[in-house]
Amino acid sequence: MESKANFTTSTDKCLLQSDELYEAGTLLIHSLKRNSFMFMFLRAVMGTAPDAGQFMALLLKLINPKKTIEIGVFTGYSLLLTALTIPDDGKITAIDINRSTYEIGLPIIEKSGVKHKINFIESEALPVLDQLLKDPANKETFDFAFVDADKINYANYHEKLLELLKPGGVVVYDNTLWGGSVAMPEDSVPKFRLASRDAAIEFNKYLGNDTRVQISQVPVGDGVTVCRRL
Ligand SMILES: C[S@@+](CC[C@H](N)C(=O)[O-])C[C@H]1O[C@@H](n2cnc3c(N)ncnc32)[C@H](O)[C@@H]1O
Ligand SMILES: O=c1cc(-c2ccc(O)cc2)oc2c(O)c(O)ccc12
Repeated sequence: MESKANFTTSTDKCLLQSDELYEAGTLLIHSLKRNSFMFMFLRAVMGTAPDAGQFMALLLKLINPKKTIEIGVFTGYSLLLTALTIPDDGKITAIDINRSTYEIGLPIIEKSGVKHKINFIESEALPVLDQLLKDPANKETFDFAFVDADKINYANYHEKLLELLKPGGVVVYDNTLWGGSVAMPEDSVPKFRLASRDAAIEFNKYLGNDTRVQISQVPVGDGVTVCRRL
């Protein structure tokens, strides 16, 4: 099989580098097709990969979180997936700098009957996390967080999320393998991808040395790292 950096289109960013391997290896087809149209629409450009979404839905069912936070909403693929998976009285604080992309997916969220679980905040994420932390009632209350935004801030998000998460709470980071580029020589990575690739390498080292969490880097989608707060 040809080895290539997976930078061709936004929809084939999975690390399994052929369709056959992706389908055979992950036995995805049946469970993904059940909801494919709705989710394909929302995933459009930057959405989390379907196998990573499937993995996250499984994690969410296992954790059954009531209080969650998402950083990086885009058109709402992972947001809808979370909203559909958590219990009916579960809540998601969803943060993105751009409300207009959230509004593209909003009609589907509304049709799915899960809008009541979502508090969308249009903002840079860091000030929102700081604001939440100003209220002691928010500290150590979140069960789950998903981070899928600007890669250069992942370590900053991690520090604040650890204060917001309960002991035993889980944070999932998307794109921690960044198309496989974290293991590639710098000169084979397209220039526009370098900053995020370097940030992912630094972040992975930083998480690997963080004794406050138990981690597992899972090679689904673009690489997701699951951290459980100790
Ligand atoms: C990869 S997309 C999120 C995809 C989404 N999780 C999904 O599955 O469809 C990244 C999003 O992060 C948002 N973003 C980037 N930097 C941000 C920041 N500093 N604070 C909040 N949102 C940010 C972008 O506007 C974009 O919508
Ligand atoms: O193509 C992208 C770009 C991003 C990205 C890059 C830089 C930022 O400050 C925010 C977002 O994120 C992506 C992503 O998370 C994904 O799953 C696929 C593609 C992209």
